[in-house]
Amino acid sequence: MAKTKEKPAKETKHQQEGVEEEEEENKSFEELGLDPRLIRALIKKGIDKPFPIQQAAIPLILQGKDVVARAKTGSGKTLAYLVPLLQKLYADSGLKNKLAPRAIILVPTRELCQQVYKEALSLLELCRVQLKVVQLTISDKENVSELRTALAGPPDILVTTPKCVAKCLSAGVLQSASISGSLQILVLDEADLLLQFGFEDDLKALTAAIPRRCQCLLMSATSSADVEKLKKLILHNPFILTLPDVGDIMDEANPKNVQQFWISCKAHDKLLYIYALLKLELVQKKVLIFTNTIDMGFRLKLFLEKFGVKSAVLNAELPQNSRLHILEEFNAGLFDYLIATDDSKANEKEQAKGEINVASKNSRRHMKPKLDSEFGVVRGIDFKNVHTVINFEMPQSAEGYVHRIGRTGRAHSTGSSVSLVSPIEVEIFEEIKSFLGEHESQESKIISPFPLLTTNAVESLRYRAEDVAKSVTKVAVRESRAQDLRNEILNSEKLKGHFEVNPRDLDLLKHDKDLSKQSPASHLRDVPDYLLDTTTREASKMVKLARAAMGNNNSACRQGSKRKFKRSKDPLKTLTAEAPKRNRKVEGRDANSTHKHKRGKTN
Ligand SMILES: Nc1ncnc2c1ncn2[C@@H]1O[C@H](COP(=O)(O)OP(=O)(O)OP(=O)(O)O)[C@@H](O)[C@H]1O
Repeated sequence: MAKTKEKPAKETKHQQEGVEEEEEENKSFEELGLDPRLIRALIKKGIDKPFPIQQAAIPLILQGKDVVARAKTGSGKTLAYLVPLLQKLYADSGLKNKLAPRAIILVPTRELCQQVYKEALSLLELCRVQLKVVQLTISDKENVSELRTALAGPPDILVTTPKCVAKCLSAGVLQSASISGSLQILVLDEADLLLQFGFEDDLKALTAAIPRRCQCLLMSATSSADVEKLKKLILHNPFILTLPDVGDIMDEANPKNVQQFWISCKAHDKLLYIYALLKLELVQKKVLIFTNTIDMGFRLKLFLEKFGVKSAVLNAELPQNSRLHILEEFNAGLFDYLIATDDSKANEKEQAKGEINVASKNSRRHMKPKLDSEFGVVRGIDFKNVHTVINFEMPQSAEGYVHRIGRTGRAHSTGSSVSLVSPIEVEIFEEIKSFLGEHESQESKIISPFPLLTTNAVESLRYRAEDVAKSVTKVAVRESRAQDLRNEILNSEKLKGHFEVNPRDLDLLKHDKDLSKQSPASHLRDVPDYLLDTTTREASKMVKLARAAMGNNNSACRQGSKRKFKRSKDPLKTLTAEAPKRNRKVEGRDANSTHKHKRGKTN
C-alpha cells in the first residue's frame, strides 16, 4: 500500500503530503491499537481482520491526525474512520461541557446517512459503549422544533448531510460558537460527491465554525478536483492515504474483481434479453438492475412479474422510509431482484413532464410526486451480496457506469456486470470503453461480450416475451407507478413509527409484491424444456452449480452470511468471452451473432 510518510513530531503546515514506497502490512486490529471491546464488536459482525485502508487509517486517526483516505468503492472506508472515531470519543467521554455534537459525519445522501448511522449504532450496541448517535436529514415535514428535539442533549455523534447542517445553523438549532467549543472530529464521507451534489455553500456555512483543533477526515473513492477543493477548504496538514489501485476515477473504473460484459440488442428487445438472462438463470443472484427512468423501472417490474419473477423498485419518488426499508430488505436477502432508477437528470425531466395520477378507490386526485434531491443509490450504498449489476439502460456518463458497477464486488468479493446496449446507446458505450482505457486494437477487452446467451436461446423465448411485453402498456405502467407510490406513502408512515420501536424488524412490509391485478399465468412461470437448447441448459446448470458451491442461496443471505464469490467457481470465468475483432459497431447487429463462432467453447 502506498501512503504518506509520517513525519517526526515537530510537524509544519505542509509537510505531510508525500508518498511512501509500497510496503506490505498485515496487522491485526489489536496491533492497530483498537480497544478490545470494539474488536469484540467487530468480530461479532464477522469482521476479524482489517482491510488495507483500515490498517493504514486507524492508527493515524487514533493519533489525532487529519487524514485523506482514497480507496476504491467497497474497500471498507466506513469502518476505517468510524471505529477509531468511536474509540476516541469514548476515551474523551469525560468531557461533559459540550453544547453541540463532538463528531459530525457528513454524507451526501439520506441513504448513506442511514447506512452510516446504523453501522455506528450496531457497533455501539455490540460493545456496550455509551455514546449517543443521531442521524438527521431534512425531510419536507421536519420543522425547526423537530430538528431542535433531535439535537437535544446534544448527541455525541451527528450523522447528517451538509444541507441539513446548514439549515440547523441558519435556524439557530446549532450555533457556530457551540460547534467551535465542542467539535472534535469532522468526517466528510464520499467527499467527491459532497461538492458534486451542490453542497459547497452549505459546507462553507459549517467551515467557519470548525475549530482549528478539530480533527478532519476526508474519505473518497476517487481523487478529483472537488476532493482537492474540499481538502483545501477544511483540512490542515492531512496525511494522504491512497491504495495502490486507486487514485482517480480511472482506477476505480476497472475493478479487478468485477467482470464486465455487454450484449448488443435493439432497444425494444431489451425486455426479451433480460427475461432470457434471469429466467434461464444465466446470471448470479442477487441482481441489481439499473434503469434511467422511473417509468421504465415499473415497466420492467410489471413485465418480470408476468413470468413470476418478483422484484422491487427503488427510486427518488418513493418516501424516504420506504426507500430505506427496501434497501434493508434487499440487503437481508428477502428478495433477489432490485430495479433501481438512478439517473437524476432523466428523473428531473420526468418530473417536469407533469403530474402522476394517484387515484384511490374512493377519490381521484392528482399529486405531484416530489423527487428527492438527496436520493442516491449509485454511490456509497453498501448493497450486500450483489453478484450481478445489469444496466438495462446505459447510464448517461462513463462515471455513472463506474459507480453503478461498483455496487457489486464489494468488500473484496467478486461480481459481474452485464450491459444491454441498443444502437442509440452505442455512442455512450464507446465513450465508456475509452474512459476505461479499452482500445480498438486491444486483444483482451475490458467489457467482453456476454458468453452464456446464444441467439437460439433468445429467439426461442421471443414469442413469449413479445406477447407479454405488449400487455405491459403505458397505462398499466402509469397505474402501477401511482399505486406503488400510494402504497408506499401509507407504508412510510407506518414504517416511521415502527422503526422507532423496532429498528431491526424487516418483516412489516414487503416491497417486492406484485403490482398487476392479475396473478402471473402459470404456464409463464417456467421456461418449458422444449424451448431450451443444450448450450443454454449447460450454461444455466453451471451458474446454478456455481451458486450452490458458493453457498449463495437465500437462506445463507438471510442469515447474513458473507461468503465470498470464488473466482474459480464462476462460470463466466470458465468460459471464453471473445470480442469481435473488427467492426465493433453494434448498429443493426445482434450481439449473439458474435458468439456463434464460439458456441463450441461455451458448451
Ligand atoms: N475488515 C473487514 N472485513 C470484512 N468485511 C469488511 C471489513 N471492513 C468492511 N467490511 C465490509 O465491506 C463492505 C464495504 O465497506 P464500505 O461500505 O465501508 O466500503 P466503502 O469503501 O465505504 O465503499 P464506498 O466508497 O462505496 O462507500 C461492508 O459490507 C463492510 O461491512
